[in-house]
Amino acid sequence: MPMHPDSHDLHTVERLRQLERAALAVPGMTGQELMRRAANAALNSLRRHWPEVRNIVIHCGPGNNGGDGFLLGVLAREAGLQVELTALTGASQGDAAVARQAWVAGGGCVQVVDDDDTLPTAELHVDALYGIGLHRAPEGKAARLIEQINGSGQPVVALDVPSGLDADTGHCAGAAIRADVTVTFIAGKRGLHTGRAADHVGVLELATLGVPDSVYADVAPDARLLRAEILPRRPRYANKGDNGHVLVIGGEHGMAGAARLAGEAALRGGAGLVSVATRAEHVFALNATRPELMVRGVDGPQALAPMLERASVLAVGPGLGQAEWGRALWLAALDANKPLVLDADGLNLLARQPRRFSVPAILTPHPGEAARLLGVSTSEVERDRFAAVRELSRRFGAVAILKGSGSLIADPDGRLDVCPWGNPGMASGGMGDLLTGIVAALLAQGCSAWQAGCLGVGLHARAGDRAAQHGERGLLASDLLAPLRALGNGVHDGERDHD
Ligand SMILES: NC(=O)C1=CN([C@@H]2O[C@H](COP(=O)(O)OP(=O)(O)OC[C@H]3O[C@@H](n4cnc5c(N)ncnc54)[C@H](O)[C@@H]3O)[C@@H](O)[C@H]2O)[C@@H](O)CC1
Ligand SMILES: [K+]
Repeated sequence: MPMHPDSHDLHTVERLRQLERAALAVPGMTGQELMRRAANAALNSLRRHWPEVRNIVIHCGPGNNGGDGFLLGVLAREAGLQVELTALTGASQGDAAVARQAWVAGGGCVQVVDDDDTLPTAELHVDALYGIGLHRAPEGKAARLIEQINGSGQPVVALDVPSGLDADTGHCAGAAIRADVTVTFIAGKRGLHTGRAADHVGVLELATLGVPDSVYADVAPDARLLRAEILPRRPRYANKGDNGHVLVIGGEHGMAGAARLAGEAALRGGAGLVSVATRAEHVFALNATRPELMVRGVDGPQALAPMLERASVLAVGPGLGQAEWGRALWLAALDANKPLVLDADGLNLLARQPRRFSVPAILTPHPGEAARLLGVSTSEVERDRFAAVRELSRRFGAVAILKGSGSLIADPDGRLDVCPWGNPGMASGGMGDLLTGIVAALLAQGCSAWQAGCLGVGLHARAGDRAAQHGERGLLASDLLAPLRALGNGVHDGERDHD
């Protein structure tokens, strides 16, 4: 059955090339025709976003992305705009050369960029420097031009990909365009949705260029964007025993807050019962401030054993520490062979004592923890977040959630989802503890590890966005608890969440 081009489908560059080849095999479809349609889509977007703009500068690179730029020049001039055009090279090849010729034949000038050029002035810049063919950091005059465009203070429209951003990974090895709008062609690219992408892409629009559905049928996407979902409905006759019992293990001396937040998030995520095993000194405070939590002081594995027995899902790591107390509880928890979520020091201990899980398990590292688990540097993780999260999942036999802008969720079968929500206000203490609690609650309510990971990440990020409507700076993890409950139940408070 033909697969429809779905804006939630995300492809690698390799698969985009396959799609391009298949599109070019469609009768009547040529490289020039696709390029013309790409230019037309970009012009429509530009005029929709900036109807007042009268003069633009288009910056063209050496490949077909530059070709899109030349044809945009032709169409924009026909539409009555004043167009200046710069090119990184004195000549172009293939389809781009034909497009360049069309621009010149219509009387257009090409200003070949020189080392000491100043940026032409315009109301808007179009970035047609590099698309999916970028294979290293822009250098020399290309890097300088990118910095000049970014520094111009004028709006920027990127064609296909903001130049300098790796369409495969979302990594920037050097200078990269910060676009206001990116019009991407044919299909979604996974690198536009994670890592550094959020600071470069701006508003993202997909133009499929009239490529027929049949072309998409043979090329499976590599990843998918999460969709907004609510929690599974529960029967009216449910009792608390039906909704699972989460045990949070954490809260070393001075770290009660982490265990409390994870526990509270598990309650708000719908777990039937939530226990907390922590240091004895925290028991009174936690019981007094959140009486729904069943808090016990444990001094070691023996005291933990009956709690492990009663729990259906374990959330191991919030504020746990890596000293003898934490390590002994961690070991006892893993040996209990119950479905579990590992976070924070639960992951750091796993890095020191790796094992593969035979129970449903979810790991929720940030890039630093992921690096420790994989034995690489944090920058290596960030260079290819997709590869890192897949390797974590494969190596540990668990669903892995790689946190950060555009969180990724992977399972050992190779499935990979990308979270389109969240904001920098969520880069603050306690946010990870919340995610741990939510995901544990979903596991406890009968979700598979994969479902719990995807649903939990989505709810957490959307709750963060809703809470940030009052400002990103100063956002507290506990601000997310009320929106989390509302979103999980499909309750809207008058605002629409983007899907
Ligand atoms: N082929 C097709 O079917 C279509 C292609 N389209 C456009 O074509 C683009 C892909 O074109 P290309 O494959 O030509 O690739 P690009 O135009 O993205 O860039 C490739 C060119 O840049 C050079 N290059 C890459 N990184 C560099 C660096 N860091 N420093 C200096 N030079 C560097 C390469 O050697 C090559 O000459 C897409 O992103 C899209 O914009 C669109 O026209 C739609 C249809
Ligand atoms: K570009």
